[in-house]
Amino acid sequence: MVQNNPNFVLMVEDLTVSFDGFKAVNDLSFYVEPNECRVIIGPNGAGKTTVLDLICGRTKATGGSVNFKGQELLNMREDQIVHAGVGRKFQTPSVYEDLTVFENLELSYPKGHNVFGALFFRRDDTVKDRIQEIAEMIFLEELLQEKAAFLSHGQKQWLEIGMLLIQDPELLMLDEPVAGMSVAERKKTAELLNRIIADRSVIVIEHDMGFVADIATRVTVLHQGKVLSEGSMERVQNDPKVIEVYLGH
Ligand SMILES: Nc1ncnc2c1ncn2[C@@H]1O[C@H](COP(=O)(O)OP(=O)(O)OP(=O)(O)O)[C@@H](O)[C@H]1O
Repeated sequence: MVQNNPNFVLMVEDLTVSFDGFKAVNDLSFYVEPNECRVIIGPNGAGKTTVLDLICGRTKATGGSVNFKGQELLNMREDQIVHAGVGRKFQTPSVYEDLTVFENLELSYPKGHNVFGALFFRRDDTVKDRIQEIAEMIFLEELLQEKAAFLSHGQKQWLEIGMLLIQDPELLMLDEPVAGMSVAERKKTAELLNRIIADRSVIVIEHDMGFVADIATRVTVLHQGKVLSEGSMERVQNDPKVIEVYLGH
């Protein structure tokens, strides 16, 4: 089914990847709207991480299309996809432990993509203001001068989200952002995600159903590389096909 709604930020159509004949993602289609938080759920091995790898160019697709604001991402390199406005956070935080929160954010601030942009980059007020704004959003405004090494696991995850946000992506993809977080940190992360979709779309892979209920605009259930069910949390939770896959194993 091909949909021609120009309002979609992301249109994934017939996406397929085959590893030695095994189709980890198999003719997958889904569509993401602006200001949407799409949560992808599904049993282990369903193909969730592979879908994000395909969208961000880390894994090359065997077939299909990933259209982001009119651009075909499958023909682009990973760095070009980032430049186009797609941010990706992996499961384990990768912040610079020896640098402060401020420095980590500063390092991620876009400096222009030519050599002059990098040469003439200065820590001016615009950058400082933006870092302050992001730090407030990710609950780290009191910790700007703290070395990242001293942050809790949850705070490191927020910092990494901040490092992506400072680049102002139109699509942000997060792989299990609350894994290993305390209940209080999960609540705050849900608050953060609900705030950031005011300006962009987010795709989240998640296993914690309580958290999914707190954040999802819509849920896509993957099974064996295909969409098993899609819709509101309530709808997919009550879908007999979903119940069968989750309880039948
Ligand atoms: N590079 C690869 N080479 C071969 N097989 C792969 C590769 N990447 C993923 N797979 C296989 O593709 C399938 C889907 O993997 P994927 O990691 O996307 O699942 P997932 O839904 O994210 O699972 P989990 O919830 O366990 O993280 C698995 O069977 C996995 O072993």
